[in-house]
Amino acid sequence: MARLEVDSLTKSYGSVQALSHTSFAVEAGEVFGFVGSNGSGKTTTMRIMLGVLEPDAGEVRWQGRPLDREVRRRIGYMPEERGLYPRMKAGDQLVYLARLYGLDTAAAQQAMERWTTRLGIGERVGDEVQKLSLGNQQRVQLAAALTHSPDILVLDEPFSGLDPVAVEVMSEVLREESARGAPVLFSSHQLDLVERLCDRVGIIKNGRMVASGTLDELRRTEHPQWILDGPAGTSWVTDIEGARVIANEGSRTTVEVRRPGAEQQVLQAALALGPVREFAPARPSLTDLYRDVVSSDDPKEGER
Ligand SMILES: Nc1ncnc2c1ncn2[C@@H]1O[C@H](COP(=O)(O)OP(=O)(O)OP(=O)(O)O)[C@@H](O)[C@H]1O
Repeated sequence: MARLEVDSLTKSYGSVQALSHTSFAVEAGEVFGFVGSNGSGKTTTMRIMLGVLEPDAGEVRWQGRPLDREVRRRIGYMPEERGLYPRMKAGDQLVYLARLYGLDTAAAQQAMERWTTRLGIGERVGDEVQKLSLGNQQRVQLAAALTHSPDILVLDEPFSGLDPVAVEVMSEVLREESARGAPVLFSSHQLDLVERLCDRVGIIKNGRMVASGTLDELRRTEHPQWILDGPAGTSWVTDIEGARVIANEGSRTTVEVRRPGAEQQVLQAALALGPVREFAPARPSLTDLYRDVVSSDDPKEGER
């Protein structure tokens, strides 16, 4: 089956436990957002996928088989430390890298032209990489990950430092690559972008995958929240069992419901005091979910 599986990866650097039984899977044709605080283990996971690092335990599989050199050659990788030669012209560099991946000169040239045009840097291929802006260097780096039409894409913070137009282009390209059938895995701290772009999200904390799934699946693991626009303040909620105020601003109150039916009591209590202008379930954003998961002392260890 065409899926990229990370199975119970464990890795220490000396006394630092970077990964601890980290598991998740990215299906072919899916965009997967890999999020977590600084130092939570994202880059370590990706480096293990690429074979740059050896895990202490666990493995990564593609189509059910452990990744070997051949499969790794079919990965398009954008490393966090951008690995371009500063004095080489962008176009020459892309052709050179594509040839390392096995394309002949004509195909490499064609792929370079196609991707630099697509990524909006067609005019800059004659410039030395060091003379490009950081954002344009990043576009070159993405082009380098794409020229050999990879089967799998693994991108370490591809969006950091990009302007809004470049973010849009990069997002479209990732969507197109997944539609072509590649699993696309990328890390990012831009949670609004991850929410918009990804089919599924994995949240890693201290080297453990603490939540993964579609946004709706992640929301289902939470206690439902309701927003009510009615009485001012929060004192009218305090006596309702299974209802807890988590935010209040003037007449707008967000209530977390820990007992089914408690939301109806919240509504009745509000109506008893006056008009209710709005009463609706809240849909927490990825930022809200992330905050809850990452600040929780009780990670759902090993959850997939
Ligand atoms: N070469 C190394 N030697 C020692 N410790 C390391 C090394 N590389 C990473 N670490 C440690 O391993 C842990 C995981 O780091 P990693 O770079 O994988 O995190 P990350 O999630 O990619 O972080 P960021 O979001 O900041 O890029 C951190 O505690 C980090 O300090």
